[in-house]
Amino acid sequence: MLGRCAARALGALRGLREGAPPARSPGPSRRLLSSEKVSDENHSLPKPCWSKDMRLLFDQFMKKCEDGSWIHLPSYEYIATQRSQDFPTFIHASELINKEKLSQGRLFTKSFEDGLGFEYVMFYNDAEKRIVCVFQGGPHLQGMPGFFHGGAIATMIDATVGMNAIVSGGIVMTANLNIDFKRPIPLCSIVLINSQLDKIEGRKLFVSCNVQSVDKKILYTEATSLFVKLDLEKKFD
Ligand SMILES: CCCCCCCCCCCCCC(=O)SCCNC(=O)CCNC(=O)[C@H](O)C(C)(C)COP(=O)(O)OP(=O)(O)OC[C@H]1O[C@@H](n2cnc3c(N)ncnc32)[C@H](O)[C@@H]1OP(=O)(O)O
Repeated sequence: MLGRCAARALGALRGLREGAPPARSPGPSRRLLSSEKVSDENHSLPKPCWSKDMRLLFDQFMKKCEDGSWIHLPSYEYIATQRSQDFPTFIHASELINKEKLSQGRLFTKSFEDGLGFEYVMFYNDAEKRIVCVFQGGPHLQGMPGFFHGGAIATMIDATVGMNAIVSGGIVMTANLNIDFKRPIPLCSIVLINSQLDKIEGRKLFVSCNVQSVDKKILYTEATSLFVKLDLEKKFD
C-alpha cells in the first residue's frame, strides 16, 4: 500500500510527464510539477548501455517493489516545460533568467549521451523515508585518472538527497551539502547511494547519505545535507 507522500511524489513525477492540468487550488509542488511539454523518455528504465550488474540490481529492486514497500521513481529530462519556465517566478528571480536559454533547459544529470555520464535509477521506501540510487557513472565523469570527479559524485549525492527531500517536502532547494570523500571511486563502477530523511524542522529537511560499493564492503563517501522548503510568499533580493 502506498503511503501518502510516496503517492504524491509519484503523482508529481507522472504529472510532469503526462501534462496533467493543475488542480483547482494547486499546492506548490502540483503547480511546479505539472507540465505541458516534456521529453517523454523515462530514463529510469533499463538501456543497452547499462552493465549486467546495473541491470541485475535494477531487477532486484523491482522485485522489492512488488509488495509496495519500495517504489521505482521515474526520471525525465524536464525540457522546456511550461511549469519549469514558471519556476523562477516562484523564487522571485524571473527578471534574471534568459527565457530563450531556459527553453533549452535540461536536467544536468540527463545531459550526457547514453552511457557516458550519469546512468541511475532511484527507489523510494516511504515507511523508512529513504531512497536508494543505483548509479553507474560513465567515462566522461573522470576526475583524477581512473576515478570519478568529486563534482560528479557531489552531483549524484545532491540529486539523491534532493529527491528524498522533494518527495517529503515538495519544492525545496539545497541550502547546505557536506561531503566526506573517504575513498576514490573507480571510474565506470556501479555504486549504491543510500539516502535517509533524518528530520524535518519547520521548512528545513535534513537528509544524510552514504555511497557504498555494491557488495557494501567499501564506504566511499558520506554526506549530510539541508534542504529548505521555498517560502512562496517571501521576496528574495
Ligand atoms: C520542473 C522541475 C522539476 C524538478 C525536479 C528535479 C529533480 C532533481 C533534484 C536535484 C536536486 C538539486 C537541488 C539543487 O541543486 S538546488 C541548487 C543549489 N541551491 C541553491 O541555489 C539555493 C540557494 N539558496 C537559497 O535560495 C536560499 O538560501 C534558500 C531557499 C535555501 C533559503 O532561503 P529562505 O529565505 O527561504 O530561508 P531562510 O534564509 O529564511 O532560512 C530558513 C531556515 O533555514 C536555515 N538555513 C538556510 N540556509 C542555511 C544554511 N546554508 N545552513 C544552515 N541553515 C540554513 C536558516 O537558518 C533558517 O533556519 P531557522 O532560523 O528557521 O531555524
